[in-house]
Amino acid sequence: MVFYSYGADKYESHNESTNYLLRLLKYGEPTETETEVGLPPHEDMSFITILCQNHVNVLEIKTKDGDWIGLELTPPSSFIVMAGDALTVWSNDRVRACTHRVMMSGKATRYTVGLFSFSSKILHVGNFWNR
Ligand SMILES: O=C(O)CCC(=O)C(=O)O
Ligand SMILES: [Fe+2]
Repeated sequence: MVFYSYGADKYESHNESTNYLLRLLKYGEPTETETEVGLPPHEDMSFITILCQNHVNVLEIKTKDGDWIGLELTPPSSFIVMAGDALTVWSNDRVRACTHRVMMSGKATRYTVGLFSFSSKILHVGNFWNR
């Protein structure tokens, strides 16, 4: 989709060089003495990150203005697709990596499945300078 929106019609090298990391994360409910920060603010190093969470909707995204907004996903099991650092570099800063954090609250355990894609080779994308 990203390559298509750039008008690039050849991106086989991306498909051939993409590796994936699948990670299952568990955040327990914070105890009275623990901070609510489940995962501090960061951008992923990936090209693209896809997240799927349980009903504990506590992922927050930082806006351009520096405000934090909570993602109220309906249904919560929707997929969250975020740009990572590698896509920012590839797109020459046009697609910004999403700064996000997990702020735990309430009395429930959060589970997230994250699929992180990485490019392991040089990425040749043809025929979009001609458009
Ligand atoms: O648990 C989440 O929703 C966020 C996971 C995350 O940001 C990460 O693993 O990089
Ligand atoms: Fe992340």
